[in-house]
Amino acid sequence: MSARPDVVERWSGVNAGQDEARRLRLAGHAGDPAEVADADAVSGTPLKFRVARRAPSRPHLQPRAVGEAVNAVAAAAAAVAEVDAPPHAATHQPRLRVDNVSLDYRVDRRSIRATHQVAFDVMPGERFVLLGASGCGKSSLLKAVGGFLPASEGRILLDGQPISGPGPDRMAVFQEFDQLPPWKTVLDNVAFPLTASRKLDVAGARLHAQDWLARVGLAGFAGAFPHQLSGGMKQRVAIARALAMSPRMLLMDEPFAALDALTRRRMQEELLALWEQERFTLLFVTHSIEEALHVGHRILVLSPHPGRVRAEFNAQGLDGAQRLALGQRIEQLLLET
Ligand SMILES: Nc1ncnc2c1ncn2[C@@H]1O[C@H](COP(=O)(O)OP(=O)(O)OP(=O)(O)O)[C@@H](O)[C@H]1O
Repeated sequence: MSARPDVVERWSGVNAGQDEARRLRLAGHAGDPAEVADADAVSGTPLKFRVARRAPSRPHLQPRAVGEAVNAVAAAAAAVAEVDAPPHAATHQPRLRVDNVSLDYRVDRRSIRATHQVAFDVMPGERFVLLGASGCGKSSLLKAVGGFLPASEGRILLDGQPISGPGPDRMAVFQEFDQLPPWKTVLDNVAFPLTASRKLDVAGARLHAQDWLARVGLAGFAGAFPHQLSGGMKQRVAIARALAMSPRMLLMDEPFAALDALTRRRMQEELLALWEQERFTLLFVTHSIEEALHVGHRILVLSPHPGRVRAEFNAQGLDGAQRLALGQRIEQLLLET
């Protein structure tokens, strides 16, 4: 059985009803006309959220959240630009399923619970954000998905298969600037995983790496060493190194948190531009609400230590006012607990 968050909320823009109905159909739901109509009815309003207490498992696939529907922003405009739907519209199977996962650390014969019965799905091509206060277990979840931390309860499935350890199908980018081996040139840093995983031979890997360096704007730095780069440039190398592997999932743990505000914003834009080209599946950890809203299609809010699912939001298709309101709602949620 999956986790049962105390509160599950779903927000969406004016076209949310159709999205909801489509998601229900794609999720293999029976397609009860009453339920679809219920979902479509939501689309007539500028912005609504629905609250469910003790929602059943897989809350975001539930057809009818129990409880009230509340207008959140009276002034929200009717027209919301059609957004790029992630390619998951074409498939049922989640790329990643985190099913009721609890994570524990053993310290001095004591067990420290990092997350408690967390459940969520990430669809192929989706940008999914884990958001929560410091210590709520975001990084632990990422480590578990990366195969570095076994679940003490629940399952983690990648394309339907339980993960059994780290693999080149999940590449990670961390916050720390020292994630690049300093003795390797920028080119070798990007090429190394390609040869180590036997995806390409040395010549092929170097060509592919050079191509990826060009895509992140570092074509002229192939021969440089990491210590000769700025923080933002190092993160670009780390992103190139990860995406060059065409991973099934890109895992990012606060990748821009150590950058200045301007560079951080630029890097977010660059990441989104790369996503437009590649449509990779992204699991992104942050404690910044603004960043979560900017980067995520969906945002999972975790409660403080040990992390449980607090709420899940669809952040697609929101206009400025709606985005602001959602940010305020998330902030309120994070402060509540
Ligand atoms: N290696 C470890 N050994 C013991 N406990 C750990 C270890 N790593 C994390 N923890 C504990 O697990 C809990 C979750 O930590 P985690 O780093 O996953 O949280 P987080 O949400 O990513 O925090 P932050 O935003 O500050 O990075 C915390 O209580 C932390 O002390």
